[in-house]
Amino acid sequence: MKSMCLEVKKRVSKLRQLLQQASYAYYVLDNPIIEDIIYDNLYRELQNLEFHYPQLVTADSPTQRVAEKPATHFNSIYHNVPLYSLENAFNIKELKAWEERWLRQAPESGFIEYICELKIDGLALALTYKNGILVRGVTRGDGIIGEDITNNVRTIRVIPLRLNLEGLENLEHVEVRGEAFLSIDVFEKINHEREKAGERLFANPRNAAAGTLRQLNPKIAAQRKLDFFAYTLHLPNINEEEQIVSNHWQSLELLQKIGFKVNSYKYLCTSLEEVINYYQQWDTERFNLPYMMDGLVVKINSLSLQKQLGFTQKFPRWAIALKYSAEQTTTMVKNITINVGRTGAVTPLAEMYPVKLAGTTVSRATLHNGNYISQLDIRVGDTVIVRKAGEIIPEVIRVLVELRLPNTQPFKMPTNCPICNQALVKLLDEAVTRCVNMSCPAILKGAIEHWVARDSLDIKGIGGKTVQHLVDQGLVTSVADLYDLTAEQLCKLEHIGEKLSVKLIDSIASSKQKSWSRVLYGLGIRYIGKVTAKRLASKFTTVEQLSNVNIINIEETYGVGKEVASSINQWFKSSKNQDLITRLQAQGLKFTTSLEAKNISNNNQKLTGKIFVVTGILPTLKRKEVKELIQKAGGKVTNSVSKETDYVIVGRDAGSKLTKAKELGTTLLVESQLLEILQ
Ligand SMILES: NC(=O)c1ccc[n+]([C@@H]2O[C@H](COP(=O)([O-])OP(=O)(O)OC[C@H]3O[C@@H](n4cnc5c(N)ncnc54)[C@H](O)[C@@H]3O)[C@@H](O)[C@H]2O)c1
Ligand SMILES: [Zn+2]
Repeated sequence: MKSMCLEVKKRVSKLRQLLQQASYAYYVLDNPIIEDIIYDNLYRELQNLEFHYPQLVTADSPTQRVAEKPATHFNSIYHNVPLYSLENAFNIKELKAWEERWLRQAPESGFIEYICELKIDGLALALTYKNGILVRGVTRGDGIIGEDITNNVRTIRVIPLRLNLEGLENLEHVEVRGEAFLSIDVFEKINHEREKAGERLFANPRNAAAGTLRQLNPKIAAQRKLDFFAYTLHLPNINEEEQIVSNHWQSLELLQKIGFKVNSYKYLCTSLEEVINYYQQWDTERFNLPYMMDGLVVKINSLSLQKQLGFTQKFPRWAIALKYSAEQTTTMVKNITINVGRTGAVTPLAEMYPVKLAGTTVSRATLHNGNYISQLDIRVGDTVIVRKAGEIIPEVIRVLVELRLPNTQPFKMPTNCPICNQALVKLLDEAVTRCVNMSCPAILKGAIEHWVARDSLDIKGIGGKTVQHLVDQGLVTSVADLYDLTAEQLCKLEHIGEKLSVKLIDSIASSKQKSWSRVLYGLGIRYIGKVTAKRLASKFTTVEQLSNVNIINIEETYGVGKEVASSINQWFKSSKNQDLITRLQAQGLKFTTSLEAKNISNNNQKLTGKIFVVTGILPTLKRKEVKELIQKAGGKVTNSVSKETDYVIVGRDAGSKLTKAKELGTTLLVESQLLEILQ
């Protein structure tokens, strides 16, 4: 047995406490206090700790039982056959491990067939039929004892009160298990009505279904259109059950024949590969279903193999719930650090224990700003929920205060810049704290890294390390200093030999050929991204034009909003920035658009005869603006994608048009590519 520190013991007891509370709220009150995926995560953590420290396992641990004991207002009923839970797999690796595990137990099983079913997010019911008549409907309860909700079950229209046993009269006793659920539509309607009546809202369709079934008044249950899919058939009085059904697929067919609704997306697979394909297919398609599903249930088809494998204390060994990876997870904050960006913005970051999140491993998450931290009261040592949506950097969205250890302290944002030690500033209308010391090494480094980056002046060979050395040694205090550097100076820096230093000087010099729009982007003026820089540079062909222009004129440029306009205005007001421009001009950098680089508004006819479709939300251009741009250049914009379409311009949340374009193999462009073509 491993020796165990007090920390582990405390953690286990905290986890158990929270899981018990959550489980009670979920099963008994139908009013969950944490998200399912967070529950699953913490449950896994507890399971893991108990595995490594078996002396900590207690009989009442949530890992040791199927569910909470049911509430008391219905009669308790012992199940004829226990209702087990399902083991979870959260990814393909875990699915494969499951297959290996059961194969070890039944190595000679030969040809394998799996049945995949959708894991509908509802609640399990056990139905008993005697001589074809529904006599009992019971909730799963804790798996051994459930609640008798027969009266409510009778109100579910898709559950037959009498089975169709024609030719099957020997099936005197039939036990059916399946999932009762509410469609998303009905769920929303119920919540809408509850809201109007000032009642508590249900957290999700599952909880609404559970709440409905455990209503004492069957009339109310009847009003709510509960639905039901059957998935298991037991024939307790038939000794040779296999003679009627020998595999799960046949059970499902028989269930259908005797009058049940069986989900039509059941799927027979002859290898794990096929299961994996089916799983991946549903990863996106599941959102089109009218009801919620949170994974697949994979079952071994052969009933005799099922029998051979049997059950653990909680699960059948022959089935597994294969769930979809979530965009949220839990982890612990090791430290809170502060990053100073090139705009001086100070961003607190949570350094966390690495966790898998939406397919990648993350160990840092943004905490946005000081207000955010104090609102959520995020502390070092806390267990937190992190979320990653799309491509956004992960963020901490909540603290599980219940798991907090004593002696933690609220986090205090520093009052001084951690890099240059000057006092930080918080402007009234901003949540962000900033270092406003323009010679702060952090800001300077950021500014130089941005200047040399590929999309800016593209100075090859100067990376983060070199920039760091240049700033630390005081060789560079502004981007203009780069152009005064000599090979001798560079040579003296760590990692840079004679050859490399000559090369670097060359690449610095050749950056003088880069266009005005790149220079403008490279200056790193707030809100000026690549696309905006291009647009501005083509409208204002000299820096003088841009710096003298008033806000309204800037705003007339496509896709340039108020924020950009006032940011430009501010920037050019600073005499320090004016000096920088004078110096860079003297050094030979381009601050005008050359004649060859014609601008967008030049009415070139590059797109003559080309047919475009635009779909989704573009980063800067409005629909009308893209259309105008394309038409000015001789192109045509139509509404639907066909074989005639030459290009589809794709933005965020693009839908069916994008799908169609992919099918047809039409060339896809994003906004910046279109603008590039037009330049
Ligand atoms: N949010 C919370 O606080 C909280 C608390 C406790 C439990 N939970 C959730 O409940 C889950 C544990 O509940 P569980 O024990 O019911 O396990 P489960 O939901 O992971 O899997 C078992 C259940 O799947 C259902 N199911 C759906 N389709 C099925 C099919 N085709 N074949 C067989 N079964 C099918 C059945 O109802 C069955 O009982 C956890 O994973 C967690 O997400 C959440
Ligand atoms: Zn600073």
